[in-house]
Amino acid sequence: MSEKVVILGSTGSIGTNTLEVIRQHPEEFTVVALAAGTNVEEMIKQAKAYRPKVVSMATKEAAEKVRFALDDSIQVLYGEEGLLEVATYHEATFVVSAIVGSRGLAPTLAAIQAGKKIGLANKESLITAGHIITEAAKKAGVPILPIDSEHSALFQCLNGERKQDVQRLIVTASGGAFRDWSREQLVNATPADALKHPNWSMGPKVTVDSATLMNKGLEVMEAHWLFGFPYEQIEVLIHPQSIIHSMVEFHDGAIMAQLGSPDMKVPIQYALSYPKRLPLSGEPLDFVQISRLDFRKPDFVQYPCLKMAYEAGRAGGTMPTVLNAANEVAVEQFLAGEIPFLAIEHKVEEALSSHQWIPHPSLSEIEEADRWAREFAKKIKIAHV
Ligand SMILES: NC(=O)C1=CN([C@@H]2O[C@H](COP(=O)(O)OP(=O)(O)OC[C@H]3O[C@@H](n4cnc5c(N)ncnc54)[C@H](OP(=O)(O)O)[C@@H]3O)[C@@H](O)[C@H]2O)C=CC1
Ligand SMILES: CC(=O)[C@@H](O)[C@H](O)COP(=O)(O)O
Ligand SMILES: [Mn+2]
Repeated sequence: MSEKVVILGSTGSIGTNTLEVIRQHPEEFTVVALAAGTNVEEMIKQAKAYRPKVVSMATKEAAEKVRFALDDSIQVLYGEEGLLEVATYHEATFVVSAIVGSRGLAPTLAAIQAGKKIGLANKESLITAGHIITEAAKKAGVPILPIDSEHSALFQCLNGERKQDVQRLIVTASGGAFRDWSREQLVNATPADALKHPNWSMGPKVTVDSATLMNKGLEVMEAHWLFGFPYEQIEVLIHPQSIIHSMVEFHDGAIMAQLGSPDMKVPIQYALSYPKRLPLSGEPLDFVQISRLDFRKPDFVQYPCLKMAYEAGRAGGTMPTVLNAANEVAVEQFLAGEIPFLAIEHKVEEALSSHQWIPHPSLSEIEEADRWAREFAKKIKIAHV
C-alpha cells in the first residue's frame, strides 16, 4: 500500500526535493495534500503534476490565484485554518514538515496529534518546543523521522545500537559561506555573500544560519530532542567537504559515520521509506575524486551563535524559544538589507540576556516567549555593531 503524503512547505527547497523523490517512486507514494506560502506559480505547477486532493496557501489572494488555475477536483484553502486542515488531512499517513521557521510548530503538532508519521525538516519547531513535540509524539505513538541531513546520518548510525553504548554524537558542519573569513571581514559581509553556501543548495534562512553556525547550534538542540542525549555528549566538528554527514562514537572506540554526496533527496528518501531504502538517480560518490576529508574544531569566538545555542539548550525552558525567534527576526532583517551580518549575533545575545526565563513552559508560554523575542529583536538598535 502506498504512503499518502502531505508536504507542508511544498514550494521550498525541501518541498521540491521531496516531490522529486516521490516522482521517482510513484508506486510507493501518493501526494494527497500540499501547503505553501505565496509562491502561486510553483503551487499551480505542483498541483497539476501531482493531483493532490487539497492545497493551501498562506493568503487568500494567493489561494484565489491558485484556485483560478485549477479544476474543481482540487480543493484550495488558505491561512492558518487551511494549513491545519492540510496538516491533519484524513487520508494522509505521512506529513513532511518543511515550512521554514517556528510557524511550522502549530501544523507539525496538529499532524502529530492526528496520528500522522512525521518527516521533520522544520528544525525550528523542535528547538522552540522540544518537550511538547516529543511528548505529543510519544502520546500519539507516532515516529518523528529526521530529514535534516546530520540527524538522518545520526539516525542511521544509531540504528540497532544501545543508547548506553554511545560515547558521543559528532555533528559535522561545513563552516558555511564564511568559513575562511576573519571577524574583521565579516563586518562588511552582504546577503549575497552569505547565500553562497559552499556545498548545499537550500532556502535563504537556513543558508544564512549555516554562515553564522546558528544552524549547527539549532542542530545540536535538534539532536538532543530527537535522540535523547545530554549536551555534553553532542559535539560539533567542522568538515568543509560535507561528505560525512555526522558520526556516532561508541565506548569501545568504534565510530560509525554516514557518508554521501550533499543531496537532500537521500535523507528525504530514507525518512519517507524507513526502514526500507529506495534507489535514487544520481552519481555514486567517487572517493578517488574526493581524495581527502578535512576536519577542524569550531571556535566559539569566531562563532558566538554556536556558543549561545549550546548555552540556551543547556538552560532549557524558554531560552531556546527566544534564541530561535530572535534569530529568525535578525536573519530576515539581514536578508532585507536592514542590518549588518554581525548584528544577527548581537540581537540574539541581547534577547537572551533580557528574557525572563521560564523553566518548564506550557505551549502558550512558549508562544508568548516567541512573540516577546520577535518584538524585542525588531526594536534593538544596532548602531554600535
Ligand atoms: N533546504 C535544505 O536543504 C534543508 C532545510 N532544512 C530545514 O527545512 C525547513 C525548510 O527549509 P527550506 O526548504 O530550505 O526553505 P525554503 O525557504 O526553500 O522554503 C520554505 C517553505 O515554507 C513555505 N512557507 C513560508 N511561509 C509559510 C506560511 N506562512 N505558510 C505556509 N508555508 C509557508 C514556503 O512557501 P512559499 O515559498 O510558497 O512562500 C516554502 O514552501 C527549514 O526549517 C530548514 O531549516 C533542513 C535541512 C536541509
Ligand atoms: C543540508 C542540511 O542538512 C543543512 O542543514 C546543512 O547542515 C547545512 O550545512 P552546514 O550548516 O553544515 O553548513
Ligand atoms: Mn542540517
